[in-house]
Amino acid sequence: MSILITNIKQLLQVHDYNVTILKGDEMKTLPFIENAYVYVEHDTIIEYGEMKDYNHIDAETVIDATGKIVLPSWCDSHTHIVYAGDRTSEFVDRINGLSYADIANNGGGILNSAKLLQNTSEDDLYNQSIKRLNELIKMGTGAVEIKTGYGLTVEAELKMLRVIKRIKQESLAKITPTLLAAHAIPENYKSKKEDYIKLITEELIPEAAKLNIAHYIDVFCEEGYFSIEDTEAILKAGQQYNMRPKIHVNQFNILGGIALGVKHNALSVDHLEELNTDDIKALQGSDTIPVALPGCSYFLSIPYTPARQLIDAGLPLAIATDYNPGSAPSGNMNFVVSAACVKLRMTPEEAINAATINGAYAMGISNMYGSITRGKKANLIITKPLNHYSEIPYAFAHNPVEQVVINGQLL
Ligand SMILES: N=CN[C@@H](CCC(=O)O)C(=O)O
Ligand SMILES: [Zn+2]
Repeated sequence: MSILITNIKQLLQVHDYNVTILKGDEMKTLPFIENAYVYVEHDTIIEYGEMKDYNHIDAETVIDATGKIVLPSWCDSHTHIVYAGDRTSEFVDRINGLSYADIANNGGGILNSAKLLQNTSEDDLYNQSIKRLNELIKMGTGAVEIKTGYGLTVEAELKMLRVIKRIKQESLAKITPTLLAAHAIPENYKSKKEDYIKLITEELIPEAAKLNIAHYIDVFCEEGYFSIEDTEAILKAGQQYNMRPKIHVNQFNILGGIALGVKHNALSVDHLEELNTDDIKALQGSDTIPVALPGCSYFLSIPYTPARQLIDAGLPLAIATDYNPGSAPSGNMNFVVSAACVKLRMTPEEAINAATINGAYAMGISNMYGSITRGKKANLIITKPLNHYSEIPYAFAHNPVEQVVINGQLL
């Protein structure tokens, strides 16, 4: 299987030497080649360059990309796409005046999704989830992190992990699984949270480790959910089984979760709609990448992550969809890239960097994904005819994607 794409108007995110992360001012540059070609064999990027230097290559499939842009597929580093049903009724409740917190306090929210998932068969859950993933692939996403967290019992969390494993085996997309058993406190543990934390640390994490699927451990560190102390206990338990932290922090309140994440060498700290200078200091000099989720801010009408403060402090930033039924029921990375420009005041270069190479870093896969580099995996977006890559975020809510190459296959 080989694919040659010729006459590309702009081939984006080209790095001759492998990059794995872009920080601060580095994010301002998006290297690209005008009038370019790229050649893929099996699942690997083999060659690329300017058309003027192109020497005939005998490829099985040749695509003339005149007027079109080619870039690495989106790397969506934060999703909850394995869920059952939907929460449209809560959406209407919020329009009518209830807050996300009011709904959660009334037993809705995450607990609502957990009830639905517990009563859904493994096959049904797989079918609902793979359908979502296939839609994302068509919209240009080639690598996706998927969290558990709608099981909230040992049995249902393991069911989620098995569904994620099946998706990972059967999809062409690169899947990064994360264990998020500490997503909410189940109804029957409301007055004995310590027991649920024990269940996670002493039963669930060891059982999950046996399945050898999740290499990341997540906690919703937030008022009304898991405190700093709870979070630390769960992260430590995960680390004993080689699960690296990747955590939900600072969505509604600043509890000190960012510094805690850095202390435990978290791969990423996600949300950060609330942020203070101590948080920024904690991130400086660390290997932990902050991840902004503008779709969640949009849908819940909460503040947007102060991306400028983070990038201007020399930090890296990734952007992701947070696709889930409660706070962000959309997995469209094209929208996220646009919202990053419009609402987070990121330039198109910064937003595309945040959604490709830095998104890959936030999943621990940027050595193989996220840029056009010889030897990296062939996950590519071929756009519709566009004048410039800035049109991707500019024409918000349009679909810029015409075709995708995923794991070396043209869809
Ligand atoms: N904040 C925690 N978890 C999800 C929302 C989960 C839900 O409402 O179902 C998030 O990242 O936004
Ligand atoms: Zn989330």
